[in-house]
Amino acid sequence: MYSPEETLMNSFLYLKLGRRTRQELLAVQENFIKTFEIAQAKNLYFFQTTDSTFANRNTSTINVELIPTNRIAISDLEVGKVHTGKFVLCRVITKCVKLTALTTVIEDPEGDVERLSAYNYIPVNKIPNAKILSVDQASLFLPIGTILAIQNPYYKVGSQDGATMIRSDNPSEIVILKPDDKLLTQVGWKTGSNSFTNVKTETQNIPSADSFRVRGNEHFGKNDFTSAVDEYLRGIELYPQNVLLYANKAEAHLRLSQFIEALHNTEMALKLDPKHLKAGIRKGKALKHLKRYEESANVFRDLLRNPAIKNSLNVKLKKVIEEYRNQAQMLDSENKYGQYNYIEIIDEFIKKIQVRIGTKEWIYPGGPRLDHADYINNAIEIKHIGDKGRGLVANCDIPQHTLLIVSKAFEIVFDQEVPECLNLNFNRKIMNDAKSTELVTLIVQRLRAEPQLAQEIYQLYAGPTMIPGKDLDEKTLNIIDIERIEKIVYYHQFQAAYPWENFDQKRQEDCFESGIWIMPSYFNHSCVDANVQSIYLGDLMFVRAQRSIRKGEELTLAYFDQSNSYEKRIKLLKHFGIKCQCRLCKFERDEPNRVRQRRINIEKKLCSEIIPRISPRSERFSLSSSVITDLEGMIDELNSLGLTYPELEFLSLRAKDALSMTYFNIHRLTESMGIAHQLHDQMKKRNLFYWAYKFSSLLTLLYMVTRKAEKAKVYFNLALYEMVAPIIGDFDIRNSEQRSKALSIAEKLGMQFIPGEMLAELL
Ligand SMILES: C[S@@+](CC[C@H](N)C(=O)[O-])C[C@H]1O[C@@H](n2cnc3c(N)ncnc32)[C@H](O)[C@@H]1O
Repeated sequence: MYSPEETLMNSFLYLKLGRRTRQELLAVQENFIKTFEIAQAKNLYFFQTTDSTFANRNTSTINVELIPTNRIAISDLEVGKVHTGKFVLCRVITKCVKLTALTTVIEDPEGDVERLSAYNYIPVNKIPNAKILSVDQASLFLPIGTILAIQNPYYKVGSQDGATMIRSDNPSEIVILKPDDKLLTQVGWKTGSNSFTNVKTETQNIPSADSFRVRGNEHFGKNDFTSAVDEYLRGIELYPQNVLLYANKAEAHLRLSQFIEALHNTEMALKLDPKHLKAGIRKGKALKHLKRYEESANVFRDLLRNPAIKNSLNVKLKKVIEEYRNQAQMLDSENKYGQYNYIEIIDEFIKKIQVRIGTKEWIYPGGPRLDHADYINNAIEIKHIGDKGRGLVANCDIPQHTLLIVSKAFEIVFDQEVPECLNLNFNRKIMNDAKSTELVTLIVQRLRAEPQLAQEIYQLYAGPTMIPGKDLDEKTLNIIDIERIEKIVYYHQFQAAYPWENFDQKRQEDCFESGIWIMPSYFNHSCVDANVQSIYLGDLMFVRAQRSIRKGEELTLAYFDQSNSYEKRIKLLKHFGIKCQCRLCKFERDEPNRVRQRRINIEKKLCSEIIPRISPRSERFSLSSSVITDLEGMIDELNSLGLTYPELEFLSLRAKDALSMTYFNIHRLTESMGIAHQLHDQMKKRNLFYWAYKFSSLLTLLYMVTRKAEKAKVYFNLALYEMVAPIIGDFDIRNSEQRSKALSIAEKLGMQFIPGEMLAELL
């Protein structure tokens, strides 16, 4: 159904401008291409809007049989309608431009023309070094002359220019027809020739298998793995007995993280040549990524028995196989026991991210996607939890800091992988950032390549109106359901941030990585009563018990920073449709308006007036005693508001934190220390390790400055534990081996609060 605004806009704008003529449309597209190229040459980013996403469609995708009776001519399309069960037969007549959608102009057999906007057709981050595709790059996806059948076409008025267009959100509904398709013999074209000479047809002169391999390798060399796959596939269609084409295609799939396809292609290659070494290695790798660790280790073990390898004919291959065999075996045990080598993981992460810190560019084209196994502790299970739907529950007592889940992102978009732009979705009155749009596209493309994965992704919650994926039948699982995918991204998009000083992104720019992690998606939310916490390293999410958890207790995660004010939390909870039952939400819901308003005013004053005066980097920084008077007054007022939960809320904590820092800066160290102790105890009691670490590190510094070395050591050890335990789990700080491991991690991630010369004393 359409909103009244949509209906009005559709009819009004259509009446106003209507469908454009061929000449107008070609001129518009030419102009669009020119403007785009100029903007691109100047390195300008596009701020663009999309007026609605799939929310308009009330029919689910159906596969349309491509027979003449189901064809609809452009002139018969009705504005504002999804023509379910129909398809538009057409050919591409201009070059393409890729903004959010891939846009081009098409012509149907009657000679009518229309603009086509194909959404989710190209993921940005799978095309290396090309956040914005050039017109030529984009046009490779739908070259001029390509014949298309656009199934279930949605005809609409574009919100920006008020002219008509065909919009397709689902790439599997755009079918590319071969020139010899039977349908084309049944339909005559009024314009141009019927032979589609623009499309490369290689029927007269059939190329050799090797020419496909060479062309595929050329694409591969340019990191364009999608085109490489296409090329190898075309070769395989003609030469299904060619081992090399399968083996190379497998590697291209590995690079695209399409592991099911990779495995399938290695198996085809090995069927033709069971001793093919590279196919064997790729099979082991694919199995590893599919979390079939034991099988993967067996493949590598067998490879090492291969006489060619045994006799060290190929030293390099032998090394690779040994490396992977060790890794697969380690992964197998990691997966069983959740033992990870954190130093190795952090090193890999830093190696992949380091250039980013300086210049915001990756060293690795794949960003910091890490190569480690998933893990799910068998102490947790998915259960139904009343009106919350499903959730995770402890099936035995779980000690604090226990590793519960290590999950590799199903898909992730790193900050610099997309241009900085926003999509306005007027229908849902929300703003999609470019990352969520890109996430949808990545998931769509992944499911197109590996439809089997729909099983796990479609199981996720997709809002109150959608049937849970568990009950979906085979047929539904086999379609790309854009609406479901969009909703899954809406409800499950985690935003990763790194809290450590060396990676404090907020300090550099307000940016996060966005991703979908399957198993952690089953945690329900709690603000202050959450009992698990997550930490991100690259595309890996580690979830640990924040405190000890009893058998039968539900495990909950704070979906957002619990230090947000009530008003902000309410907004975020609304996004998820949650009425949170944590202690703080319950208190704050019952508070009189007068108290609430007073607190809003205090928060405003603290953020806009006080903090800038006490932040050394701020222009308004000044160490005057009036700040102290203001802060003390603020804290008194917060106390007098009669809050029954001072230990739970963060506003008085922030004010006290500011006061403690101010005392420190003006050398009233005893007072500073008094507050820091109070705050540290409070945060420790709440198991908020990151906050506790903040105060234990301040206390270390205070004791160092006041020359109380023994006390300083105690707090230094506490700070070290509070920073590192959430990453590696519980450890004994008195054990010298464990302590030096923790120190090494702290150093890598940025434990920079102690000046170098003081640090030597503490160690
Ligand atoms: C990421 S999913 C969590 C798993 C979900 N419960 C399921 O059945 O798959 C988020 C959705 O779970 C529900 N949910 C999460 N936390 C909740 C809470 N504290 N109270 C009620 N519903 C909650 C909401 O519907 C929310 O949009």
